[in-house]
Amino acid sequence: MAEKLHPKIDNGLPKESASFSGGTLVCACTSNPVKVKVKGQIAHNHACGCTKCWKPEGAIFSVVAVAGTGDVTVTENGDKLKVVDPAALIQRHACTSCGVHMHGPVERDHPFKGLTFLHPERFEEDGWSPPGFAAFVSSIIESGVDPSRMDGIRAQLKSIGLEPYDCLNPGLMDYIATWTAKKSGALAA
Ligand SMILES: N[C@@H](CCC(=O)N[C@@H](CS)C(=O)NCC(=O)O)C(=O)O
Ligand SMILES: [Zn+2]
Ligand SMILES: [Zn+2]
Repeated sequence: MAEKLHPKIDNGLPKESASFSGGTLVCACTSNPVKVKVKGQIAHNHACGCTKCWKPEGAIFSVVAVAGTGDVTVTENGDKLKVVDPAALIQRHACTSCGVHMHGPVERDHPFKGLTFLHPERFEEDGWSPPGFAAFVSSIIESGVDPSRMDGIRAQLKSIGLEPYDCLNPGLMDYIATWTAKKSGALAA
């Protein structure tokens, strides 16, 4: 039986539109929803299996992407937002009424500094770039998935076209290692 991974990937991946130029993320509140404007197309969209990323009800994975922090603005009801874990690298701002994570800037000295993590399924608009891989797949066990389901889940991800990784994909791991090597002097800055 197929596993319910996430509603945006279980029935075919969403289609990217070349004319998507950004949009508005909206939380799940029926009154006074939090709104966040994002300029331009998102990058590095992926399914994340970690326990910290927000997931819709019943989903095993989160769908999460990044935008430049300068392109992300809270436009409505920002007073409802609270940082989930101030000690975390990603400052996940969640709606205190409905629980949806609305934006997660990285401000610390880190390769991802200047990027904001967001959940594109909360866009009012279609056309955002679809997930391209699955990250932190083994971490779903930490949410209670029985290890015996892992082979099937990895096979299901592959059949959707999402290569399963247990940390990030090679492109992002190389990006992180390059930043670290430049900092240590192993590579010229
Ligand atoms: N196994 C851990 C992994 C958590 C983790 O490292 N998450 C990644 C992917 S979102 C990360 O970059 N976290 C940074 C943060 O949470 O601020 C869990 O599932 O809780
Ligand atoms: Zn809300
Ligand atoms: Zn995550």
